[in-house]
Amino acid sequence: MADDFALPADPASAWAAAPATPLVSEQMRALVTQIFEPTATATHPRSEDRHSGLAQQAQIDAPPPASALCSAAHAAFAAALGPEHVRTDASTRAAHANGMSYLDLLRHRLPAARALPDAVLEPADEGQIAALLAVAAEHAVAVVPFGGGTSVVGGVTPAKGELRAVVALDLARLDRLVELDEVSRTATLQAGLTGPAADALLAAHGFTLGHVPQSFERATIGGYAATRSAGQLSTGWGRFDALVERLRAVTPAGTLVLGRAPGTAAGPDLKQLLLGSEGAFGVITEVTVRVRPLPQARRHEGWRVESFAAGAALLRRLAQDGPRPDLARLSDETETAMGFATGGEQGGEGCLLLVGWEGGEADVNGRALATAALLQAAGAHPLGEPAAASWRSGRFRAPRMRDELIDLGVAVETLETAASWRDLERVHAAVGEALRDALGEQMRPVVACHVSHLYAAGASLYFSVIARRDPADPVGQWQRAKHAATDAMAAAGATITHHHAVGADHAPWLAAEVGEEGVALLRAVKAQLDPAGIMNPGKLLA
Ligand SMILES: Cc1cc2nc3c(=O)[nH]c(=O)nc-3n(C[C@H](O)[C@H](O)[C@H](O)COP(=O)(O)OP(=O)(O)OC[C@H]3O[C@@H](n4cnc5c(N)ncnc54)[C@H](O)[C@@H]3O)c2cc1C
Repeated sequence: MADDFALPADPASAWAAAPATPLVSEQMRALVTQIFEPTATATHPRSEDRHSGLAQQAQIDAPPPASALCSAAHAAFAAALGPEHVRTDASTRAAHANGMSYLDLLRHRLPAARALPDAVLEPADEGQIAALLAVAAEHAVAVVPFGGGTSVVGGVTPAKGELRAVVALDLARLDRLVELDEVSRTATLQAGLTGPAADALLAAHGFTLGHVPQSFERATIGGYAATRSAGQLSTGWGRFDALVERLRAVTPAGTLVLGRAPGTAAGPDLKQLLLGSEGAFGVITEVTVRVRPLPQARRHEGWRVESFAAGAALLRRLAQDGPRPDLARLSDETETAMGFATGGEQGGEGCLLLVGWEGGEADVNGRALATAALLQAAGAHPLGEPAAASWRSGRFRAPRMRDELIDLGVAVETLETAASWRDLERVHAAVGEALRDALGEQMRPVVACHVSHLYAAGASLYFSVIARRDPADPVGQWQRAKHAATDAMAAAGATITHHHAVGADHAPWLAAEVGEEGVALLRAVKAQLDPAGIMNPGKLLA
């Protein structure tokens, strides 16, 4: 069953191509206009770039600032990589200027607010990466590792801090399956492979990684590792960091090879220092991950439960006592009513619960039957496979829909956290309230939420926010809302991020998460691995 991890057949859902017809239906457009009565419209016409139909036009209208890379650094990079792999043309620089948060999408529409890297470097191997890091340190050039560029926390923003210039390090040429160990069921994948490319290489041998974040089509193996990504099957198959057995990273201080055996007592697990390091310590070049045989069977089902609290209690039971689902997703009352999970196809009362299993035939059937019995006994109402099918078919469309909604004049963004089962509902309420208060009633904010990753001790909460956009200060409007939401998470004892990572946007809250001593420890690691401070300044550590 390899097809699930291939690009969706619907070309409109692929970020690489403009949709032939708008993804936001006429009906939804009318609803958005009716609810939000937007006064702002697109600040600038859009055209395609490598991200998602963003405003390259902005770059065409306003000539980009000249590259600040000095000729000596340019020549040294060219000697290390070959001149054709040191790109300073405007469109390549523009395509590496931002990630994909709402503010990034807005900045694509506001030419003056957009910073470009001074060059884009395209290394092919570890030797070239080591060489270019040495050149960067010598010439005081900041280096931003760039995978798929899908960061939603400012992780790939080309900031140079105190340095003279900044380059994006595009890892797309590191695109090989280095080794598949079928006996141990591990695969060594290079960092620049995208999700679909990695899964296609594995599927040829009957295996899958099965890591499917919503950004699957573009995000890369290195990006997954550097951000501790979580995919849609993470409840059963494990988040990306939990799948990693070994990794290699080139840092300015040298190359690290971490992880020798599936279990060890040889001191603290240093792999964990690179997982989630967000390019601030070095460049992850290769990751050895656990893989699975392609699933023989897949079953995804929808259920309706009476409330978010009732659904959360059921998910807790499944997570703690089993049978554990591979996919679990519970929409709150607002998300259910708006039909967010199913692209507007399945609205309704109560809360939508999706559960799914993938693997061997007997295992899938056994867990599905046992779960159905448990849910039915608890009063849940079966909706069958169609509810889950409409979620599956629409799950990669959201990125492009955001562009279209922004054009309609609304603010639209997502944010996420995780908390213990005991605190989950309190955090759900506190973050929702913080967002609604910060945006203000006059902006008619709609805050919807779902649970999508289960642990024995708790679960993640993923919030979607839509509001009327403030035409006078759209950036400040969202920054205030995001600030309030992150403060609420920290105050409620939840994490500041479950899987989007820290980047630049969450860095001011890192001390609230790990304490001042924890931040000092990370700074010491950075000083050891990156003494000149060239690696992704301002990300992870403010
Ligand atoms: C629409 C949308 C949906 C998303 N859904 C999910 C989801 O379901 N689950 C999830 O976990 N995330 C999700 N994200 C967030 C994002 O896709 C993840 O953080 C992803 O792991 C980033 O991968 P990337 O290759 O795009 O990394 P990039 O965006 O290129 O980089 C992210 C960070 O990692 C660093 N980095 C990248 N590659 C390397 C490397 N080889 N070595 C060192 N540092 C590196 C960068 O410098 C940056 O700090 C979503 C994003 C969008 C836009």
